[in-house]
Amino acid sequence: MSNLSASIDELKNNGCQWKAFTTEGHCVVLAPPGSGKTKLLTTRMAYDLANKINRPQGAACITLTNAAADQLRRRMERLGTEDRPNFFIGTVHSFLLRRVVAPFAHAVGRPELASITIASEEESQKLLHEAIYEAYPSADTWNVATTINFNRTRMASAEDWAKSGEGLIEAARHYEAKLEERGLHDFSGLVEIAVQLVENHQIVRQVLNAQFPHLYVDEYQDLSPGLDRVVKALCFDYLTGSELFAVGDPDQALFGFTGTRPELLDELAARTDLTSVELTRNYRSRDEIIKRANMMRPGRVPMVGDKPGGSVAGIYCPGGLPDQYQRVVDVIGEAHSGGVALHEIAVLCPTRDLCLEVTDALRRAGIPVFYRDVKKEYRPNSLTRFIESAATWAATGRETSGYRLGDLLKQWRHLLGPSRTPQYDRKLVSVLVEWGDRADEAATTFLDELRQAGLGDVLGQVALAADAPEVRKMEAVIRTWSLRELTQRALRQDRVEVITTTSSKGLEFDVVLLVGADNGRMPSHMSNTPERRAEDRRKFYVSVTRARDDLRIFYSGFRLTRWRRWDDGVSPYVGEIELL
Ligand SMILES: Nc1ncnc2c1ncn2[C@@H]1O[C@H](COP(=O)(O)OP(=O)(O)OP(=O)(O)O)[C@@H](O)[C@H]1O
Repeated sequence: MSNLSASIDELKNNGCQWKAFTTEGHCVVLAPPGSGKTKLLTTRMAYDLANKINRPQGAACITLTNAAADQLRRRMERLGTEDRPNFFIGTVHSFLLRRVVAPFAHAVGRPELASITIASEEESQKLLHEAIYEAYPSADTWNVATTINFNRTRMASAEDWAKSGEGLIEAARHYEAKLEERGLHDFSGLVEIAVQLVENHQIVRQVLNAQFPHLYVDEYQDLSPGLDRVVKALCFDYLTGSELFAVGDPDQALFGFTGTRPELLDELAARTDLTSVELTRNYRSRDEIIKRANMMRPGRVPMVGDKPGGSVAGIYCPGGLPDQYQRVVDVIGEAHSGGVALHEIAVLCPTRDLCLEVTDALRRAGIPVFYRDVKKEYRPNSLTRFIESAATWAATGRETSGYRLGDLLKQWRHLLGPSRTPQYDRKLVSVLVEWGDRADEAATTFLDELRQAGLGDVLGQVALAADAPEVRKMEAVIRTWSLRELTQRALRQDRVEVITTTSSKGLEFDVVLLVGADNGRMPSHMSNTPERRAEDRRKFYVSVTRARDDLRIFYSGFRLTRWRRWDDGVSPYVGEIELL
């Protein structure tokens, strides 16, 4: 039996999943953690591509982060989906750049958009802070920058901007002028252009509908209002209209503070021209964990589990954070000697600072640990992940790496886009095979050889303009590493993972240790609006639902800052799940 048939059979055993799988027309699935929304989305897409969508037509599947896109791609590969020119899986921003803005620039009389350059995050933040300083020298730049970013992501109306004050509007104008002077756009600017193109030009919608008669959207709750408008323009045009299959969970929305509107998903589900399905079975966690998670979802249909047992405990650490870290070390030791693999244990922290501290404490205790500090390191994206996967395959081969050569070649062709030829495949394979005996040589030499094999052409593509700067960062980070070291980092085997609560979304581990569950950290003392506190509460909920078997929550009831001790008690969410 093929993987696709086996996956379809599993969906048949779950009435709600089956309803969503067999729905004709638009469908939106509200799905709590671990309820199989990714499985449903990928199985449905693989089935549609194999049975309903005839070439040259295809499908587009969009999600928010590179990590999620990567996971979707891998799952599609496992389901045996063949690549085809009109089949897109990737982030929303890359979809807009590669499939909406660049190809239609000439057709809509805006040739300057054919090769737009996206500013790196560092570059756009630097320009924004300069603009604020020029327009608003006495302001608290952090708050002003946050508000400008928020308004731009939200595509705020003139009245909303007016509420923020003249100085802030001036700073935003300066910022946009700076981008323009340098021929750059940021992501909000890209979304705004895409909204104009799809809303104002029927030809754009018609061509996109012809190429992608089916649109699959993952993590709908985190779409910004502009992205929501793009999706609606493509799917709910009465003349054309791609069929929408969207999944998401309003309770896992974590980016409202950036200007997204989690309620857009509930609004979408309430439309009468689509079928809305709510999933309730959680396949990930044991019953005890599901019971606690349900306590944070009043008013929703409770999740039900299919695995008894599990354990949830609050651990009081009167000595503050150092005490919490020590207890974390002890618990990891117990779990590991009880048979849990280190990479099945995760330590979740509310901030980067706590991640750094706990990483340090674990290292001092001799526990192998993986923490990706995105401030100092490169970010995972389609290019850096491909390089890591290629390095891993080359150095360790199929068995250990977990990658198949065929999957790497698919990723390679996807990156090369229209310029792919069999010659590029041959060059990649020869680099990979040759490096089987060179794992102790410099990782940067491997990267150079990949460049010569075709990666250089990939990096020059407009469509990957936003991802390419991370490769330069990667090169700087791995300068002193051997290929083997890069591989060990990419494999993450036999290491405890330390991760922020925000980045833990979409991941799952046997044992989850949540540190810093103190008031002022969860919610953060910086969260000064009800919306921000609601978001912090959702981060706690997301963290709880990452655990399969065992969840431990560490708290002290106070916080120490450089200046004083804050006796603000334990996080209210610990009480909400009845651990206090
Ligand atoms: N009908 C089913 N039968 C058996 N296993 C299933 C079924 N549906 C989902 N699963 C399994 O449940 C686990 C969670 O599924 P999946 O990753 O798709 O959940 P999710 O809803 O995307 O989770 P999250 O939102 O927390 O990331 C996976 O191991 C998946 O294979």
